[in-house]
Amino acid sequence: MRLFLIGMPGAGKTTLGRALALRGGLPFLDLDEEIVRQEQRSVAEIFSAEGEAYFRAVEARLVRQLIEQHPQLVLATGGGAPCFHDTMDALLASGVTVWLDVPVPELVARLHRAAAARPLLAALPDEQALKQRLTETIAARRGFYSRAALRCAPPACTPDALWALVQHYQATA
Ligand SMILES: Nc1ncnc2c1ncn2[C@@H]1O[C@H](COP(=O)(O)OP(=O)(O)OP(=O)(O)O)[C@@H](O)[C@H]1O
Ligand SMILES: O=C(O)C1=C[C@@H](O)[C@@H](O)[C@H](O)C1
Ligand SMILES: [Mg+2]
Repeated sequence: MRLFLIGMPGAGKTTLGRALALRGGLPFLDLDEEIVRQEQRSVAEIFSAEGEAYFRAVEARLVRQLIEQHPQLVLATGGGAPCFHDTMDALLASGVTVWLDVPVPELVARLHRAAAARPLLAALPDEQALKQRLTETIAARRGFYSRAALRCAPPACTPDALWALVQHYQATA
């Protein structure tokens, strides 16, 4: 089985993805980490040196490579990955997609300290600006994220609960 976690920065894709992979005995990969490994530089460095379009092209190519290479996989995607280059179609066609739908105030609380390392959230003056940026970004992405087969929102979205949801989905799909 391939399991794809999608959602906004701070939604918990990496954290929950690792826990789910352990729970299910599946390999875990993080798309951002794979990009960093391939490019030998951080996401922030790629954005500032090459621009977003370059990052999106690398991201779209790599996600398809990882799908081909791994029939068994939990993949934490990048926050924007499903929204460019028809990648949501590729994910839907090759595994179980889960949208971690975390409300903006919870995202703000989680990201407040970590925003500087995230290029699209860096350089925002205050919490209000972060909140506004996240609200606008979700509005632009909802049409992609909402195509996921499963949706999971806190506080119900624990590793055990999500694993049970995936098992049920597979048994009935
Ligand atoms: N269920 C949760 N409850 C509270 N905090 C959480 C939860 N899941 C993750 N976090 C915290 O929120 C922050 C973001 O989590 P994580 O890095 O897993 O998100 P992400 O979706 O992978 O983000 P990105 O798209 O930036 O990679 C981390 O500090 C993490 O510890
Ligand atoms: O939401 C986004 O567009 C991004 C999220 C991160 O996972 C990284 O992929 C990058 O910072 C872009
Ligand atoms: Mg992550």
